[in-house]
Amino acid sequence: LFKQFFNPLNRFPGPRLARWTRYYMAYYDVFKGGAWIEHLQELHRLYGPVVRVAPNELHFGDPRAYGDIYSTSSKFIKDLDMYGAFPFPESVFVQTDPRQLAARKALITPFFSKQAVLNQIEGNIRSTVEKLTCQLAKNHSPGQIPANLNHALRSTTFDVITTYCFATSPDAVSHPGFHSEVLIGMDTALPYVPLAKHFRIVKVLIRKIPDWITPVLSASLRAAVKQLGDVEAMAEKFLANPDAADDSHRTIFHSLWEGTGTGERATKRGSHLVTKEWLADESLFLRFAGSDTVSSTCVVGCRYILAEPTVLRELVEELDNAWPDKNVNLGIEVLEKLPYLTAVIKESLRLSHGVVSPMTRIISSGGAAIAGHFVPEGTSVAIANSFVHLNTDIFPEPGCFLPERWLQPGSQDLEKHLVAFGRGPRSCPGINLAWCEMYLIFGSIFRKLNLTLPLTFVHPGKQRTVLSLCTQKTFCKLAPKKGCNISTLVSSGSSQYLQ
Ligand code: HEM
Repeated sequence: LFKQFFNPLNRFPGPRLARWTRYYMAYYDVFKGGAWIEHLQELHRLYGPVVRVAPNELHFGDPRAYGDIYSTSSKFIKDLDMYGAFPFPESVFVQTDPRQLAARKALITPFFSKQAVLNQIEGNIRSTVEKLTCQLAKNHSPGQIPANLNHALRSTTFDVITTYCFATSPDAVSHPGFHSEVLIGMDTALPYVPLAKHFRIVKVLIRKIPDWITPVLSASLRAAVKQLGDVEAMAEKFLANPDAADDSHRTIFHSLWEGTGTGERATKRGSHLVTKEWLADESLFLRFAGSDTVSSTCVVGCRYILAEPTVLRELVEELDNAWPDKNVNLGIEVLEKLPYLTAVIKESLRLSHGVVSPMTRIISSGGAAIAGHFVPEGTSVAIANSFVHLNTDIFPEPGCFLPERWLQPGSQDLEKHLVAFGRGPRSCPGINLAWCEMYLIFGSIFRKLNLTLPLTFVHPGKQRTVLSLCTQKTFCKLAPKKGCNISTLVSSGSSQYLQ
């Protein structure tokens, strides 16, 4: 109590209850269906550019804070009050020890370099996207069962990441209705993350469900538990014989194993450092990080494109001209040069935000100035991506999908405000893979399928936007909610429409 009275954060405004307990935030995260990020907007309206949102946490609304918190030279570590909620504690994502982090990131980043993506995975992305477009055209015409766009795209990105990282994939994209067991498992598991953020026992229970309980769980919970079992089995199998795979089946496990060792192939040193727990946690995280993010960006983009006839027309025209015969593959190097397609992807990233929850960092020793305010060491600080992406001074008419804003003279200056991949030492190492997937997905869908809208379609700009760390949108909460009418895609021969 004494400490609270003399807490240096008392000079920052905010709701009274939030000064005393994180359960203020928990109420919005858990009991108000993940409405915390929306509530943050309200708090900034009431209290100004800096709000004390928890006993030890400040949230900034001024975009200048972004460069201060997530700068390249930043020594701020991730706040475990938030990141400790994720059930993969050994993964690079949750690392806070700077040496450990640098070592692990150095092993993971080359696996997703531009060269690696172009040489080793472009073909796989192309064939998976091909399966997607064929499935939509063949199995989801009017009169047949409509396909859920969210599931369709997530199946695609899930297959891509698992094939690349683990040389094995569930072929979710070929699953009837795109509703495979693995997606059901992910959808079931993600709502537990905000719960675990505020009630740690939940995280412990998630990873330690005894085998005897499994049979009495619901089918969707069993699917979630099975995911955990699958990654552990994969890690165990690899460690039993790390040299078994030939070079055409190299996985992220090989990169971690060889990189940690000293020789060309696995060494004894590697075997000490590479544990089953690390491999399993890294796999679990990469499966989420590599699939949900890309698909959410594409879903959000598709919704806006289809709601804006001029955008759709311009995009299709550019693709038709650049890709005269849609049955012949178009190289990624050609797609990358298409200005309108590139602008459409940037606008999709802007309106899907990447990670929607505030990415909290702990101020290092000596304190720091954030957006002109001195913040004492040990304080947790953040500015959510949406506060940059929806800032009216940077992006006029922020709620409108305007690819043209990326094509104006001087628009290069805007690039620094596109923060969907984060910034600084903890930014996204999967950016090259993500861009390659987005070019091929947007390019193929709008070149090969003819999407039209049903009468019931609601313009995304007119919908209540839900942003938060909750349900299946841990990474990109702007994607439509389950069952939302505009996430459903129906196709008919050469013509497809959203239901
Ligand atoms: C449109 C797609 C994507 C977006 C917008 C995105 C965004 C982000 C953001 C904002 C972070 C920082 C998270 C934080 O600090 O809390 C992050 C981290 C990360 N992302 Fe991505 N991501 C995307 C795709 C991918 C893909 C395809 C991969 C590949 C597997 C990937 C792998 C990672 C990893 C390993 C980290 C952890 C980095 C660290 O903790 O230092 N991401 N991503």
